[in-house]
This record gives sequence, structure tokens and C-alpha cells, in this order.
Amino acid sequence: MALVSMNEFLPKAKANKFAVGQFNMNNLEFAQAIVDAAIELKSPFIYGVSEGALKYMGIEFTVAIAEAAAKKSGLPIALHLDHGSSFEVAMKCIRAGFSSVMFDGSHYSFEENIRLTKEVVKAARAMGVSVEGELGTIGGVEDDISVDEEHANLAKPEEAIRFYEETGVDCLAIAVGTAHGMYAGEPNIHFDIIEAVSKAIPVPVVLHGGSGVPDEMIRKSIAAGVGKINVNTENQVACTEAIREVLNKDAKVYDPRKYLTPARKAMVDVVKSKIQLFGSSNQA
Ligand SMILES: O=C(O)C[C@@H](O)[C@H](O)C(=O)COP(=O)(O)O
Ligand SMILES: [Zn+2]
Repeated sequence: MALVSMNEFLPKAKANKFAVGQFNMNNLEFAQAIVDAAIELKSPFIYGVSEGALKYMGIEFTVAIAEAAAKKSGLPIALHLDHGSSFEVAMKCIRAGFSSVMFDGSHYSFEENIRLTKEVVKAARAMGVSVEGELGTIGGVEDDISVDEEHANLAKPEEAIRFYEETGVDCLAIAVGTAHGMYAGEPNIHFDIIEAVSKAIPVPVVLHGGSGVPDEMIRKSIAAGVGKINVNTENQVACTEAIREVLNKDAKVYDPRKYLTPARKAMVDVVKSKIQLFGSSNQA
């Protein structure tokens, strides 16, 4: 199967109240772990690729790995640019074979965010590529750029609705109190904002900062209208802990397969637990 746009599964997710996971791809082991978990549970999923990860892996390898996963699995998989910062980077990804892009204009003024997102939607739609927009600022660290809680401003429902109406994005990330990275305590998620926006627009709300959110809050978010959830940090932590454990036990290990195999297995477990929690098993 070829890579698909998010429109292959997000409308169904919204209608049937489940969420599709975006799991970020940082290297080959991440990609393998994510697709293996999804094969086991027959789930659609999204490979998220940040600009930092793109630089690290190279755009050709990224697309080739995602295409191989789609071919091997037969699952509906979207390859999605995560937090794209410009029209140019979005177009570069589309030309290389991405089936979906996020344009993150949250650092611009509201009007400028609408204007720039509209341009990306117009170009992407012509090529059958789905688009995610973002409104409000999500806290935490994203590609090494950190936004503290004080500057992470929540989305206003009336602005989010107008943003959707003017841009026509396929899903909308809104700042509702989650943050990238691990939480010191528990996040304060504003379910009322999710509900107010989701009720008024036909596409799903996206929850960034999905790592470390308690299961009950994830269920409540999905019930309120979240249809796509991003997870990266939990996989990074599981991967690194597994590697550290092997190296701490035996300092003489030098074959990467000796520590990357348990690292991959640890990520399979994380992704399987998220797919089950999000309710996307057997939805492929
Ligand atoms: O950090 C990245 O490279 C990807 C994230 O920004 C992603 O979009 C996301 O929201 C993951 O959240 P987290 O796993 O809770 O950090
Ligand atoms: Zn994010």
C-alpha cells in the first residue's frame, strides 16, 4: 500500500470517537517499532517527522523508510511533517513524497497564521496531501526550542472556529494545556475548549504533547473531540532507558544490535499501549 493522506482515517476517527496516534520517527528503529506495533493491532497511524528529525535522517531516507513500512504492513500510514515552519519546507516535503504536512503558524499573529496556512492548504490540497494547522502555543520543548508555561497561551474557541472556516485545514492543533516533553506534575487540560471547538468544526482536534498524559485524561480528550494524538517523548525515554540498561550491565558491548534490539522492543510496547488507549486497534 502507498502512503495515504490523513483524510483516509481522520473522518472515521472523528465519527467513531477514537484517535489516531502520531508517533514521531527519529531513526530506523523508531520507524520499525511503530509499524510493528501497528501491524499487531491493525491500526492506522501517522509517522510524524520534525524538521530536526528530517535534518538528522535526510529526506530521502525518511520517505524511503515510510514507504517501506506502508508496503510491508498494508496499513493506512500517513507521512506527516510535524511543526513545519514555512511554506517552502512544506512544499519540499510534499515534493519528496510526504502525504501530509503540518504548518505551525502559531508564532505569527492570528491573521498572518490564517494567511500562511491558507497558502499551504491550497497547494497541498491540489496534490491530495492533508494539512494540520496550529493555534495557540503549546508549552515545553519542541526540536530544542523551549516555550515556558507562562508563554504557552491557550487557544480561544471563537478564534479556532474562525481559523478552521478560513483555512479549511484537515485537523487542527489547539493549545489546551498540554506541553511537549515530560510533565513535572499532571497537565491541566482544558476539556471545555476541546469540546467547544470540536462541536463547531467537522474535523478533529489534535492533541500535541501526548506523552505522560494520564490515561483518563486521554479518554476524556477523545470523548471531547480529539482525533489525533502526538507522542514522541515517551518513545525517546523508553529507547534511551533500554540502551542505558544494556550498557550499564556490560560496558564491553560494542555491537549496536545488542542495545538497539531491546530499545526497539521497548518502543513497540509504548506504541501498542497508546494504540489500545486511543481506540484505533482494528481500525485499519
Ligand atoms: O518533539 C518533537 O519533535 C515532536 C513533538 O513536537 C510532537 O509534535 C508532539 O507533540 C509530541 O509530544 P510529546 O511526546 O509529549 O513531547
Ligand atoms: Zn508537537
